[in-house]
Amino acid sequence: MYGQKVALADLSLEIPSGKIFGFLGHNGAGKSTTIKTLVSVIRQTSGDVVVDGMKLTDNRLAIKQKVGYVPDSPDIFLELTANDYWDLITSAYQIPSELKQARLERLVALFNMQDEIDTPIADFSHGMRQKAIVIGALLPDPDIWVLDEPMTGLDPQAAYDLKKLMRAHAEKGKMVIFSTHDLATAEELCDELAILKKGELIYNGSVAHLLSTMPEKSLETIYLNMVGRQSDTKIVSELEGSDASE
Ligand SMILES: Nc1ncnc2c1ncn2[C@@H]1O[C@H](COP(=O)(O)OP(=O)(O)OP(=O)(O)O)[C@@H](O)[C@H]1O
Repeated sequence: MYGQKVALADLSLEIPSGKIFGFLGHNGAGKSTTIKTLVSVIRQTSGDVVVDGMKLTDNRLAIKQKVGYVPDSPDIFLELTANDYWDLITSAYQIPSELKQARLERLVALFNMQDEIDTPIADFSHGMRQKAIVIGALLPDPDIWVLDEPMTGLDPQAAYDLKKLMRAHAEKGKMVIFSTHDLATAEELCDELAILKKGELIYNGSVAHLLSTMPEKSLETIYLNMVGRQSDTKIVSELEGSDASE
């Protein structure tokens, strides 16, 4: 609930380890609200989240230590340099300094941020801010990755590398949860999906199963059939008509 507004209703989900789990849904469907609840950024008004048998309401700190979170907006800690931001995470997660240095060197090289370490985040482009946040989220080497639209703004190389990292993490038996509006990425990357519509779960299952419901169709077509406007063609042709008459 946000004040009187119900953002999610009757949401019940089991998210497996060792798989890439994707959240899909139109703007305002409740993806970020679900994710923020999972990572304890906001508190649900009813129900609970259970991680490794631990209830989030009773074990907030212990669970947070397991989670690396990329929020939906990278416009955070703008006054800090990238390095100050990573230092902040290092102390919050109590990462030993040698380990931090080794991990940071690898991540900074991977995301091509070597020349930007001492630049204030405020001076970064959107994609560079996103890279700084992704590096920060992965720095503690968390078991559970929760990434809210992580590819937004990343250049093709960084997006490709992040997808590879996500797959490798899942293959280690770890948990990877992310949201996206990019249905081609979801089709390529996700093993399991949750599709939300106006705060309700309308699909939870494997991508393979969903694709098998309409053989020969892409995830985009199937998704739009489930979630999209039914009168699309009419609206588009009306708009085309008005453009043509101008
Ligand atoms: N801080 C807030 N205060 C009030 N209502 C909010 C707040 N954040 C989200 N909402 C509402 O909760 C609902 C779900 O929003 P949420 O951000 O979870 O959607 P989303 O699926 O992540 O959307 P998007 O794809 O646009 O990021 C929306 O109706 C939104 O208006």
